[in-house]
Amino acid sequence: ELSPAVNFALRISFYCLLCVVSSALTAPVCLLVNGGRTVKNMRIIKTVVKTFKYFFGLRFEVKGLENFKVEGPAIIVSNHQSILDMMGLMEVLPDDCVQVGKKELMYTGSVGLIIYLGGVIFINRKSTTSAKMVMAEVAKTMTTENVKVWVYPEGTRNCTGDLLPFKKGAFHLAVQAQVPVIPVVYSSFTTFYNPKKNLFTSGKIKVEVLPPIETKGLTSDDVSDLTDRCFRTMRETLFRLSGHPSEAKESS
Ligand SMILES: CCCCCCCC/C=C\CCCCCCCC(=O)SCCNC(=O)CCNC(=O)[C@H](O)C(C)(C)COP(=O)(O)OP(=O)(O)OC[C@H]1O[C@@H](n2cnc3c(N)ncnc32)[C@H](O)[C@@H]1OP(=O)(O)O
Ligand SMILES: CCCCCCCC/C=C\CCCCCCCC(=O)OC[C@@H](O)COP(=O)(O)O
Repeated sequence: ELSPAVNFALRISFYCLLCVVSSALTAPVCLLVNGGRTVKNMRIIKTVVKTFKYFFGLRFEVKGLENFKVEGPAIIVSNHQSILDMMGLMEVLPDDCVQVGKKELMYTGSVGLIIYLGGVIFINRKSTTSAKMVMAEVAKTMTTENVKVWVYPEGTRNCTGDLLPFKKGAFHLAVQAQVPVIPVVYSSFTTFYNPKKNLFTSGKIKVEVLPPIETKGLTSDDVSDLTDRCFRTMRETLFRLSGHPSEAKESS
């Protein structure tokens, strides 16, 4: 019998190795098929990543995929619990959708390369001014290039079973581009994944794509309200999907 700590470390190491090796093998395919950095590579990356769940005994139960079928661009916002989220992301990712990621991800070797090739938009979280500039540029290009943008509005991983307060960048982006916000909620991983307790077993993840929230006619004055509304809807959904009262819910 391996100790829980060793078992956990092995499983996480295996996940990272899988990512590194698959990226190294997939990057040349992306280059050969699509020639360089483009959102079209996401289809290839998605196909590869969707096989990962079988190695870890993870199952996804997805509802509401029809809510992605809006005409034209949209901002997709979802909760962010762990590095394992890449599996859940690829499970539902619609075509022509890029993600916003921290620029540090560029320096993860082959994983950084595959993320770059997939068209991920890199922001410097330590500089609000430069992050805002990058996102304003994205607001312009998403309409001309007809792409959706996936943002984790918590801005960092959070595996507590609750949501962190939302950053406003995603909602400014939606209002600037006058495109709908589509919330996606993943049930809490806490029953099968908890790094603090060295827990990483098989498990089921419920995913719900919620109806789009329109932003037509909203201005920058409405961004705070839009953010709050989205936060409340997603938090309710998170608790409903996770099927157990979170600590934060009990204490508030
Ligand atoms: C083949 C095998 C492959 C295997 C390997 C797998 C490969 C998979 C491939 C591909 C998947 C790739 C997956 C990538 C995943 C990456 C995940 C991450 O990295 S998550 C971290 C980074 N993401 C974010 O942080 C976004 C969310 N953040 C924001 O949007 C923030 O708002 C940000 C950075 C823009 C600013 O953050 P602030 O910390 O300064 O906080 P604030 O409160 O939001 O803003 C400060 C003030 O600025 C205003 N503001 C913000 N944005 C604005 C804007 N655009 N225009 C005007 N004002 C704005 C706000 O209203 C606020 O002002 P007032 O408090 O309201 O007065
Ligand atoms: C040759 C160089 C070798 C470098 C080795 C790097 C190994 C990296 C291996 C696997 C990483 C797989 C996960 C892929 C994507 C993870 C995206 C992610 O979840 O990033 C975290 C970020 O959202 C939030 O950051 P923080 O919670 O603020 O921190």
